[in-house]
Amino acid sequence: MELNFTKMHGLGNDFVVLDGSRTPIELDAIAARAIADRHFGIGCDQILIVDPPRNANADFGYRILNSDGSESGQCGNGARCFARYVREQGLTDKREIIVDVCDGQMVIEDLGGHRFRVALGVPAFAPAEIPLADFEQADSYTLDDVAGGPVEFAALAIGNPHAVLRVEDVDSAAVETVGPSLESHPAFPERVNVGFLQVVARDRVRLRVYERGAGETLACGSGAAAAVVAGIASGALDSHVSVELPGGVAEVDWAGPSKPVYLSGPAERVFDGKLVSSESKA
Ligand SMILES: N[C@H](CCC[C@H](N)C(=O)O)C(=O)O
Repeated sequence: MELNFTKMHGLGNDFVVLDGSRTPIELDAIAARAIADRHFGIGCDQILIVDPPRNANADFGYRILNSDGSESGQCGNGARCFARYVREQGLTDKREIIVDVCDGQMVIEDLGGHRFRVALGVPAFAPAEIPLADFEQADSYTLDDVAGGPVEFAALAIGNPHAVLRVEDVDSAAVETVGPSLESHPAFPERVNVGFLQVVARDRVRLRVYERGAGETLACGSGAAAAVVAGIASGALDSHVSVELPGGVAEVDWAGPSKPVYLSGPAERVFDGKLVSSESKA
């Protein structure tokens, strides 16, 4: 398989970007894992695929594959890189693009200076939409059978599922134990992204995210949005928040229930390449 690709990142959350806008690209989980492998392949947290639009009002479709080969319905850092990619590949000259994603559409605006603002859609809190099994909708949930002891978390979806735990200090948070245990807990039938949120001020937080299908990443855009939404919903945060992630700072804005959440930040292009083999190491 020969594939041209572009390597990009958003705050250190890194991607292999493929253009399937004119010639369809089909990747199964084995091929995705091979591409994402940091020793036997190119290496990345996620693979982003540019597809043709599914709706007449959209400019593109967007698919996301995690490094474990699983597909996700959203990638916020990836959306910013997606927008820079399609403009620099000459696929569009629009400064605002509409993109079909799994469960709807998102709008990505070029802010200039390789910064972009993504409208990630309206957060969903109903357990059935997350999905979260065996719970009635609540402001927070508790599970007792998680590694490291009982945990309390908020849960929501922004095209992908998120659990958000409040911690005193992200540097000492039990990300390595609680992260994988909650990510694959049976209460989350489609697994879940796990955010560890430290509130510094009403407009500033620190966050680490153990991502579904990728492990801890240097940044998670939808995780930043989910953490801020959970913080605002709990009364701890104002409507504009700076999110300090290990890879850098993202900005999140949310005006409240039934409103879309916005994620702003950089998109960096690192190199272009040609993939000439994808032997899977399965
Ligand atoms: N691991 C996520 C997809 C990537 C999200 C993240 N990289 C972002 O920037 O939002 C999931 O399976 O839902």
